[in-house]
Amino acid sequence: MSMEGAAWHSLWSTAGAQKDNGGVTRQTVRRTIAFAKPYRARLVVFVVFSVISAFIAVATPLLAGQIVNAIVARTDLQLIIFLAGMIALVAVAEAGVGLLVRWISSQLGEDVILDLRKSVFDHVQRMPIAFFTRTRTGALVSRLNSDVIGAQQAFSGTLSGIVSNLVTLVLTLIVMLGTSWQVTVLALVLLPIFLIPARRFGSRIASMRKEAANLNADMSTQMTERFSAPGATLVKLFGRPADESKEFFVRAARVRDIGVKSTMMQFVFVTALTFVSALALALVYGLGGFYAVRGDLAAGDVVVLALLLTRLYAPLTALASARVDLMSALVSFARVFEILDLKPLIDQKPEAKEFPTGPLGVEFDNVRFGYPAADKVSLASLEDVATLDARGGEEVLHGISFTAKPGETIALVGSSGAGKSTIAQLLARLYDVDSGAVRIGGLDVRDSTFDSLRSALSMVTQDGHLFHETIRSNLLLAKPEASEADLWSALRRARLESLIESMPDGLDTVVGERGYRLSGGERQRLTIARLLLVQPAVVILDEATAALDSTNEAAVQAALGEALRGRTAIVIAHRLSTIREADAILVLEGGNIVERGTHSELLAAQGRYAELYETQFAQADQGTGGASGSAESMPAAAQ
Ligand SMILES: Nc1ncnc2c1ncn2[C@@H]1O[C@H](COP(=O)(O)OP(=O)(O)OP(=O)(O)O)[C@@H](O)[C@H]1O
Repeated sequence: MSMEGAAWHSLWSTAGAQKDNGGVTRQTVRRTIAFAKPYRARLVVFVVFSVISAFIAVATPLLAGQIVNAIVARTDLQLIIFLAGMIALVAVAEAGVGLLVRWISSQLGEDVILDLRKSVFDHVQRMPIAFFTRTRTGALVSRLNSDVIGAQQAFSGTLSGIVSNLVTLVLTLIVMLGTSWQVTVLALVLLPIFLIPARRFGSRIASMRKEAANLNADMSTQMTERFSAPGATLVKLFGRPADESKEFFVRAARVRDIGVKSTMMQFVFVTALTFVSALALALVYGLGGFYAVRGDLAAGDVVVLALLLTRLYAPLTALASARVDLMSALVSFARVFEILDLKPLIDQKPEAKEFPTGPLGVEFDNVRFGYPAADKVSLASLEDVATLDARGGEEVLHGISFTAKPGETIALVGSSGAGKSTIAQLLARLYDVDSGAVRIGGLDVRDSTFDSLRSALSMVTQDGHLFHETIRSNLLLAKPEASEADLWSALRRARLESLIESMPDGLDTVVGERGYRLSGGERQRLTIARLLLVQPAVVILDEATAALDSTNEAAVQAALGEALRGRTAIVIAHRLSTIREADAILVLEGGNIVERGTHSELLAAQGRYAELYETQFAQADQGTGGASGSAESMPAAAQ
């Protein structure tokens, strides 16, 4: 197998399923080169200084040879002092140029990393929600970290190494051959003894590093999933911590083994290099000495050859593994490109428009929709599977049509899986419809700008996700320009003012991941405050199914009253009070609207709604005499 073949083999054996979608192709190489284009000028400066550095490197042995010749001839003391001074000067120049080359190459590498990070981050942000529901967070984070760093290596490490080593090697060989081709050729005879295992070692080490990188990615996935508050709760309630530990330990232990093995291999490699170059040195001194005694070679030339030889093996070794290094870097590039190539399914059209101002109605016009299959939205390597599932895409909404006039409230009820949340997600354009249209204020959401959609529509979800940041920054997310007075006004209307005031840090209190330090009701009120800051014309509300204590319940109801007032609302309803007050109730079953009307109309119709009411709700209603009490609830997700 050729060296390139060996490198590929070792990479593929660990990269596994990468072959289909993350493989290094000619296209990857071309794109990587295109990626380097903005840095062309700096690359040229870098190559120029690398060449200068290589020239300086051969100057010292040559000057040392001259000194030895002068000493042997016992002639000119001044010349010896001059040459020694030159050697000192060359040393200064070598250090200076060396620093400069390092500086240029590290700047180049860091700039590449910055560019790549920014483009990957921006691109991932544009991905549709379907992508995030499928991707393993840890795998994605590791792609942003380790692969981007791997790609950087291509520039700062591998590329600079190849250029300067190649120049040094060629120059050193030219000077050596010019000094004595016989001694040089003989010294090089030993080379294969060293280079053959060097190639093997290089690719083996690269493949072990790759395996370690994959294991590290797995560990970070496991940690991000298990160490989040909900993940940790799940492990405590249902999981087996011992099994989790074992799984983690097996991977960590393998990383340790790889660490020890690759360090040892590197050490053996360096020892072998030192040994072979020591043998070659013996040859140079022996054969060079022989020629010198015979008068065919000056004593100084023997010194030149010996000194140059010590500078020959290091670049040779580096070049022996350069291809493997380059391949690893290209694999990293390929993995980064793989993410950049994912098309954001939901994008803003160039001619996108803004929604009209003022109250807005909502219209679903014969909407059909199926969730996209995995292979449309994700990458196998990010889901931890070999190939993506092409199945799916079955229709879950079969021609949904309804209208909510500006200011109206529409309640969605129906069995679990009937399609209520799907309707909410289509309205928020988290997915695009397959056919038909979703319109807000008469404008198709697909023709609107993202900014305008964000200010026209807000969603209050059941779990009210909050970032692990201060209450203030969680609120400002909705309206960055909001004043202090705006924030407090929203909090007052969301019935949170006194709670936040009583906290020692007030608005600067940090709420834990998913807002875990707040109660369910408080969390939901904070998301309502967020909504009140945006003042959207349209509200989507997923009512909490969980029963809250009466104080919390009353506060949430009051906050919701504020949130819905004067706005068009689509509510996935669980409370009878909401359902009663809705302008229309849509009863969904299996992706169809099977009934529509008001509470009394639907009860009179004695259909599916009446059935849901009887089985799920009548008892609760009896308790309150049918009044719209705040604690009564009707599970919209009736089984
Ligand atoms: N991300 C998804 N990918 C694929 N299918 C999905 C996805 N989310 C929901 N579905 C499917 O779409 C159908 C409608 O689900 P939806 O969540 O809209 O129901 P729902 O009425 O809101 O139910 P619930 O009251 O239980 O939340 C179900 O068959 C469900 O399995």
